[in-house]
Parts: sequence; C-alpha cells; structure tokens
Amino acid sequence: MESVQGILAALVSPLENASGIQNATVANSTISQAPMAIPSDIASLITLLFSFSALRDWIKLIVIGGVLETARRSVFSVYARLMNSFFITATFDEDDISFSWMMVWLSEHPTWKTAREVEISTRSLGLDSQATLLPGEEEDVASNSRKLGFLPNVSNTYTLWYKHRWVSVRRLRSEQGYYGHRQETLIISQNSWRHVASRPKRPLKSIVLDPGIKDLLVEDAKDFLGSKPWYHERGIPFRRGYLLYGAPGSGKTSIIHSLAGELGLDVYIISLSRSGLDDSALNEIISDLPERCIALMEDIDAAFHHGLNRDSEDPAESAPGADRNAPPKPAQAAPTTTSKLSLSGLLNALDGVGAQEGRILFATTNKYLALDPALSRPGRMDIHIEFKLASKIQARELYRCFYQPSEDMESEKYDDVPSELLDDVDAETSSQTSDSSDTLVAPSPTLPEPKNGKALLSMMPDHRRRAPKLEREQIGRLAHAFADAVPEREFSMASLQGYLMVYKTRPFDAVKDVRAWVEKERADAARKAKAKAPTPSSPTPESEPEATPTPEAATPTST
Ligand SMILES: Nc1ncnc2c1ncn2[C@@H]1O[C@H](COP(=O)(O)OP(=O)(O)OP(=O)(O)O)[C@@H](O)[C@H]1O
Repeated sequence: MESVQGILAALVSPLENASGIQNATVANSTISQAPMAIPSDIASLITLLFSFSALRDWIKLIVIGGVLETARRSVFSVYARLMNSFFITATFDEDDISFSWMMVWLSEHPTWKTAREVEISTRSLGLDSQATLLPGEEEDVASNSRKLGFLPNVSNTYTLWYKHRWVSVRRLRSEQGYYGHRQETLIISQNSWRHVASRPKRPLKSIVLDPGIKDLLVEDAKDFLGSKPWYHERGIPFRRGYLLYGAPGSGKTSIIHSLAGELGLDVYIISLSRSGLDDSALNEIISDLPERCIALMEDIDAAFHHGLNRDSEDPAESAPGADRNAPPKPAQAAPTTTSKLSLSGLLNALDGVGAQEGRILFATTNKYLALDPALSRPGRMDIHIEFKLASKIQARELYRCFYQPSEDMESEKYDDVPSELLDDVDAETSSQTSDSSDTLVAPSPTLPEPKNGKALLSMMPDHRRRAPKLEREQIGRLAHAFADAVPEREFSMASLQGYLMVYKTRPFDAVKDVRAWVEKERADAARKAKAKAPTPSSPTPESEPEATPTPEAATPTST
C-alpha cells in the first residue's frame, strides 16, 4: 500500500510543479478536491489517470498519428506493388562476378557524363573495361597510365534510358559493426569468393612441357569430368586432385590456367598462407565452391612452413629419387608458422561434406618432400607430376614459340639475314656434334652489367619493333642452335623466357648471345652460393647429396 502511495506521489508532484494551466487543472481535479483520498485498487487508479485532461489529448494524438502512419504505409505498399507489377528488379551482390559485369556496363553508360552526382573510380573491376574517359583523358590512353570511370554514387537512385525503357539504378553500401565498416570489406573478411580478374585463355601450345605431360593432364581431366555416373555407382567421391611439384618457374601455374581455359572452368585460388585463415574459414570457402570448377592451392606447403623461404630448399627435396622417409632437416623440424590453419583442418576441408562434387583440385609446391603424406595420398591428390628445370627440348620449343609468326600477325620480311650465322647453324645441325667448345656462334657479351640507365635500357625489349619474318625452317635451325647452347636441366623455363624477352625482335642475336648469358648466369649463381655458404666457424649442417638431374622427361606419377 505504501508503494502505491509512493507511485501516486511521484505522479502528482510533477503535475503540481508544472505550468499555471496545469496547476489550475489539478486544482479542479478530484485529486485537488481530495488530496488525501488514495485509490485502493487498479480500477480507481485508471479512472484517476483518465481524469487528466492532458492524458486525453495525448491519446487523441496517438490515435491520429497511428491512423496517419497506417495510411502512409498503405499508400507506399500500394505504390510498391504497382511499381513491382511494371518493373523487374534484379539484385547483384558484390561478391558475385555479375556485380563486376554490371559495374563495367554502368561505367560505360553515357548517363554519368551529365549526372550531377557521380562516383569517380579508377577501379578496373577485374574486367577489361573501357571506362568512360574524362575530357582530355584520350591523350593519356597510349601510355595507359590512368583511366577514370564514372559510376553511380552510393545510395542515390538513378534513372537510365536503356533500349526504350527506363531503368532505375541504386547502389547500396551497408555499414556494419561498431566502426561502421562497409559491407564489401566485411564480406571479404568473411572469406567469401571475390572475382579478381578475367584473363584471356592461354593457348595450351604456348606452354612447353616435357612430352606427355600436357596430354596426360588434359585427357585425365576431361575423362574425370565425363565420368560422374561411374563415380556415383561405385560410391567414390566425385573429386580429382592433382599435385604439381618441382622447380620454380617451370610452368605449374601456367598449365593450370591454360587447362582451365581448355575445359571451360573457372579457377578459384585458395591462398593458404593468408593471415587469419583458420580451419573453419577454410571449410567455409571450400563449401562455397561451385560444382564444376578448378580449385587452386598454390604453394600448399606455405601454410605450414612460413619459416622456410624458397631459397632454403635443398634441390634434393624435389628430386624424384630423394628419400621421403629421411628425417626432416632442422628448418623443417621447427617451422615458425603463424598460420591458424592446422593440417587436420586442411584435410577435413578437402574431404568434408562441403568439398564440392565435381571439383578439380590443383595444388602446387616447390617442397614436395615437406608435404605430409596424408595430404598427398590418393583420394586427395590422385596424380603427382614433377616439373623440372628446362630440358633442351623445352628450350628449343620455347624459342620456336617465341619467333613463330602467328598466321594473322603482320610481320616484316627480314631481308637482312646475317647469312654467316645461318651457315654456322646449318653446319652445326648437320655435323650433330655436341662439342660446345666448337663455337657455333661467337659469344659476344651484349648483356652488359647494368651500370647505368642506358645500359639497362639497351637490355629492355622494344615492344614497338616487329620481329623479322622468318621461314619455318630458319626458325627450326635457330631453335636447334639455341637449345644446343642451353645446358640440360640447369635453367628454369621462366628464366629462359626472361632471356628471350630481351631479344623479342632479335632472334639471331638471341642465339648469338645465349652462351655468354649462360656463363654469366652460372657466374652469378656461384657468387650467390659463395655468399650464402656458412663460414668455417659456424656449424655445418649435414651435407645432402646433390640432386642428380635425371635425363628423362618429367615423370607424371599416377597414384
Ligand atoms: N613450361 C613453360 N612453357 C612456357 N612458359 C613457361 C613455362 N614455364 C614457365 N613459363 C613462363 O614462366 C613464367 C612463370 O611460370 P609459372 O608461374 O607457371 O611457374 P611456376 O612453376 O608456377 O612457378 P612457381 O613455382 O614459382 O609458382 C610464366 O610467365 C610462364 O609464361
């Protein structure tokens, strides 16, 4: 009872202290007539409250407001229904590639040139967009230094006239979290897939591998994609894994992208060394993979061996004959990893229910022996293929690829063929001698030490010049001469490609200078090795036998 009195006192006292009008009202109310009469039940309390004239006004206001709000909502809902019956609405999520397509399309629409509020963007949107150019920007196109595009501003609604129809465009960016992070940022951090780039299909023939490797990969992948019923009938998970290992710059990544183009599949790159990637996040992104795709895990060892850099690898590790059961070397025994990803997390992600049916997994590594056998076992990595340093055959075919005139490419006829060079090449190929001291082409040091800017410039390929047009037989002879000067399994294809790039339009010089280049590369490698060699005082790790380069072609190992 005392508490009811307290409540009433609290209700009454502000009214008593209010304006004069209120005071007058209160003075005429039942309370003022009987200030000491305390109601004893709820009914009398409600009667008491309704006796305030101000309360009656509030209630009127609430009712009127409610009616108005209901009317407003009804009008909007009718309007929305009406609009929906005339308009078709499509929503594009930023984490879907169609979002990028739409943005490229919008950036090219003329509406933005006259719009009063636009977003200026230099984003390529991962596609080859011809973004709208600003006045004066045309002159900049040759250098391709900058492309500005107009895009619809966030939160504004625009109306475009497109193919005899009005199109309404609205970009929304929601803010999330305490610090108002934009949604895009948040989605990326939630490990959803993001379209990074579209690249033109690389022809398979531009990748030069040892005989049999390309055919094996293409045939096996095609056969896999066409055998879904076979897998289902036998209860085998419909997945295929390929492990490509070996020397850096030998074409592992290139063949995967090219194969994807050949099979018409998208490549989903999973970066295991990304900071913050943990078991559950990996599981999530793997379950988000579409049904038919290529998932690519590059440097699969990196997630567990951050402490090792590539240079620290002993080449013996990648050698096919190396002992996989040998005890790990000190650097491997104590990996200084900061990854939150565990091996069991990775294995679960690869095998789990989320691991999509029909997906092809490619993993690459330069440290084959550092991989846990559980990771590379059949069922996870069904086919293991070693990529070695360039063979003479590869060097020859790479040269041929470089200077082979493409059918539709306009090339200048090279009239000024140094005949003595071709004579030498002829002599060499006909004599079939392997004696490299018999200098087929005099090594001339045309690759100067880059002492100054001019020297460096002279080493750069001139992309504006055209390569001379050579006959196929000419190219064949030059390619033989080039390959003869390149030692077997000593240089990567990437470094040979780098060398030929310097001679992009000078096929004769490329042959003439290659021996000098080989000597220079060897000298550089020896200098680096000497610099890295442990001093006599420091403890010498137990020496590993040198990996013997095997003469045969890279061996695809089906497991
Ligand atoms: N076998 C090859 N045929 C043609 N080009 C090659 C070959 N190998 C490498 N290249 C060229 O060298 C570059 C690097 O190749 P790629 O990235 O495929 O090598 P990788 O083996 O994946 O190297 P890493 O192990 O360092 O990732 C590419 O530009 C590619 O064109």
